[in-house]
Amino acid sequence: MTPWERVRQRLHDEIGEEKFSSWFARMELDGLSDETVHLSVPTRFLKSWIQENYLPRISELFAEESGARRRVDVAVRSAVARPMPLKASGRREVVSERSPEARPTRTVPATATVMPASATANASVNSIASDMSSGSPLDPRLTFDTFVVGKSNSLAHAAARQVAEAASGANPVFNPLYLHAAVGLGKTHLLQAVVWAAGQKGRRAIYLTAERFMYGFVAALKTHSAIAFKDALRTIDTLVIDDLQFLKGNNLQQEFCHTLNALLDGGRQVVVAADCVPSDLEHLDERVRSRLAGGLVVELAPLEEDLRLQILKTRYQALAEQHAGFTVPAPVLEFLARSMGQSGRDLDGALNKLLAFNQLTSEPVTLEMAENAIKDIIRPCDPKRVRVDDILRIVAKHYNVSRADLLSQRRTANVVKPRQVAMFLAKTLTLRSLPEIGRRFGGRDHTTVLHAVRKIDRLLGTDRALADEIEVLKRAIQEA
Ligand SMILES: Nc1ncnc2c1ncn2[C@@H]1O[C@H](COP(=O)(O)OP(=O)(O)OP(=O)(O)O)[C@@H](O)[C@H]1O
Repeated sequence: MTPWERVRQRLHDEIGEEKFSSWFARMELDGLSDETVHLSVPTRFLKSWIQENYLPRISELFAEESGARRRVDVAVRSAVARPMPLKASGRREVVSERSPEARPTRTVPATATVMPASATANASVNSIASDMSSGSPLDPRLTFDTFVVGKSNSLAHAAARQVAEAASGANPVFNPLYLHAAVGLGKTHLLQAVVWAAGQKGRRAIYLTAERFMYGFVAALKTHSAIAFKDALRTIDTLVIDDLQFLKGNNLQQEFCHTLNALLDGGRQVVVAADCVPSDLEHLDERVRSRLAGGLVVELAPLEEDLRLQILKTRYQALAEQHAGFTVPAPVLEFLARSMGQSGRDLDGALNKLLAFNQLTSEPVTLEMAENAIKDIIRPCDPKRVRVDDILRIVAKHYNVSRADLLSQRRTANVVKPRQVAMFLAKTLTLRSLPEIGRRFGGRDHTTVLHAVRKIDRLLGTDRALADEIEVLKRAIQEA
């Protein structure tokens, strides 16, 4: 394990899985110098939360694991400059949030709200919207033009395009449009593309991360402008919400529910992205989940090798335009497409590494150099995201019981064993916590899940037949 992996592991052990997966699962190590550890997270909200609550601890853990004390710098990934063509209009000069030495000046839109000229006169919407949007900047590079389409994302892309290109005032066809995928597969890219394109069609579109929605609402409550806030949200044409899995808290949930209902009932377009299907958003009210599931739900699957290669080629072209002399031969791009994980972020990381090596050492990019440069970031393909629903379905079928049996309170042996096996698989194949699994298994207590997991774990050591059964089930679930 690298020092970074050990730091993550220790953090995980200290704060538990639920907190870790909410706050740290998407924190990445971007670089390490003698003085500084550069970390990045996808949103400002995560950044400020981690800075306020965990910076000293992360720094301590790093010192213990690497033997050297360093400053910890947390950056927001969406603000990281990447080599993509700038297409959008209405920009102003700003600076990315990276450390000063790495700060390229670039152009991004002033706010996350894209509005037609006529709408900019609407002062109340504007002020609330600019308040709201200050935490969710749009990246001008995330447009349909820069989104590469392949097998794994063609349906999501087509649906997003159709939604974005509908004429102002037209009745939405897919409403809400709900996109879900594991990390780095292009959800944010598609959502922001929708906002850009909808704005170009003359629609008032706003992009908010769930955290920004929560922050905006809490801030509005504090300044007694909650009604204006709600009104402003409800007067937009297209509401785009990213990372819905982070929406937590009863009041906020209710507010989101009202906003969603008001927009959908008013024929406004809503587009949402999350890391799971609506039914897995367990902290959300059942009515919200069913409303979200009632439009079009589309998954973005892991990027296939061909698609990875196409993305690498586009990224490389843009990099080569900015850095004269940076040449990556085709076999190296093919090697990267084969060896990197299935997320778009890994591809960016690999090319940036080649560029850094090339610029710092003047060594030309060859296969050998590339192998050496990216050896620490090569990962076997990201494990497939497993769903509790698939586990229930496959285990029930295997043991010839019904899904309802597994969720029921029945205690007959022919149901207890499959239920315990299913709980064990849910714990070992997903990132769900014990209480979450308990809720998915008919509202059971987490201690019941723990008992089942321990029992099956113990039996695996002695019961060969059970071990084989579990292997077969695991394979079937992974392939589901
Ligand atoms: N099909 C694609 N074409 C071009 N770039 C892509 C594509 N898919 C992903 N990417 C790039 O990969 C990176 C990660 O994508 P994005 O941020 O949209 O992922 P995400 O699904 O929102 O992940 P997360 O859940 O972590 O927020 C971005 O730089 C994005 O531009």
